[in-house]
Amino acid sequence: MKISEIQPIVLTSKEKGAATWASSMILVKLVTSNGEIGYGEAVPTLRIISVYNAIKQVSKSYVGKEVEDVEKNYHEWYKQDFYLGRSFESATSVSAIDIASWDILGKELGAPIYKLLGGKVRDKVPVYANGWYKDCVTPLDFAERAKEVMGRGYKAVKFDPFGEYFNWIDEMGLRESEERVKAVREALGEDAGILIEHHGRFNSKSSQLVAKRLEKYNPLFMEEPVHHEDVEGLKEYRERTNVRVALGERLVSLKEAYFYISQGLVDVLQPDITNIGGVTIAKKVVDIAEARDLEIAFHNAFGPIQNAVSIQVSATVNNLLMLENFYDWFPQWKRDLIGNVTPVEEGHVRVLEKPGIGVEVNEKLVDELKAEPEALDVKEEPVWVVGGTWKRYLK
Ligand SMILES: O=C(O)[C@H](O)[C@@H](O)[C@H](O)[C@H](O)CO
Ligand SMILES: [Mg+2]
Repeated sequence: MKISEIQPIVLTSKEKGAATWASSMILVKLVTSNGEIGYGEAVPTLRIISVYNAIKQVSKSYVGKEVEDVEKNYHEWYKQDFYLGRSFESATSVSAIDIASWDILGKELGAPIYKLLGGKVRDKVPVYANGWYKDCVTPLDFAERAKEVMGRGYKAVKFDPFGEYFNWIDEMGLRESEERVKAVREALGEDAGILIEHHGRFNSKSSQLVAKRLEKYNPLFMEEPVHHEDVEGLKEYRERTNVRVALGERLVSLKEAYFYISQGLVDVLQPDITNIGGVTIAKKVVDIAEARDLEIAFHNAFGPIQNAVSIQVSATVNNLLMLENFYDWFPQWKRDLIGNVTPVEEGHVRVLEKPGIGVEVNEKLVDELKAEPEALDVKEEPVWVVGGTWKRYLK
């Protein structure tokens, strides 16, 4: 069936999420000539306006094409764009449209996406919690909140314990982050998964110091320990530390992912289906990672459509570690948007059996929350941290 229309829709509400970037969402609605509707989602962060506009541009390549030709359509845009491998905006646009295309493909065939990808290897996808530590500053704040999270049945938590340190870290910063991690480990016990998020904020020397201080708390992995583009720094980090490295949320193509996999720069790969190239490219990345015995933990930090498609794909991934999950810390409207059909139960999410990505979008709510794309304010606390954590507690 031919694609007749692609619409980017910005949703926002006064109710904020655990982080500024989580307070808006970019939905992509795809309509075919027989009136079938599919949904995708693109990455918001500080680029709402540019992503919104990029979707309009990428749509010019997709409208009029057969929606089922996901492979061909992706590669047509790859050929046309020239900058796709270097443009996050282009990558997230083509990814969102690809997800919406798979949603329609599933609906046409009456099958959830997992069935079109080789079937599921699990009925419930294990998830870890992120977004749970809003306003946590002291070690006690983190420990108490982490205990509440585990009380809900989660088996693993991710958090960024580095407060306002950026690029480099001094003794006080090392002590602060160590105390926070130590408090969480002591509160949760030895079996809990502790995932340390660095948000790519450090130079290599500083993140090596961090690794030496934190490895005794047995983190499951260290995420983005160095600045994203600092490949040399990452190599040095790999040579000089013994911790497991996770990364992948900023990868925008198959070949970029292949580089990190083939160079042995990562242990746990975190592709994001909303910017790696949709379902079409995510599946290839996962297969290459499996060949190198890497584990997969899809990055999943934005909205309920990303979450729904990530659950579908995760169901099929043999080498899955866990799926990231913000669901319990979404603003309520994000859960309402899909009728709250993907709750987390005992640290798992059930794989949905409905066709496509498995969820129905509440169109009435979409109309209510629809907004013009607007530039976000830039404040002292960067948008990529969980709100209220860009602080020190030692003076
Ligand atoms: O691993 C993660 O979930 C991410 O690093 C988030 O914490 C980011 O802040 C967000 O994706 C901003 O783009
Ligand atoms: Mg991250």
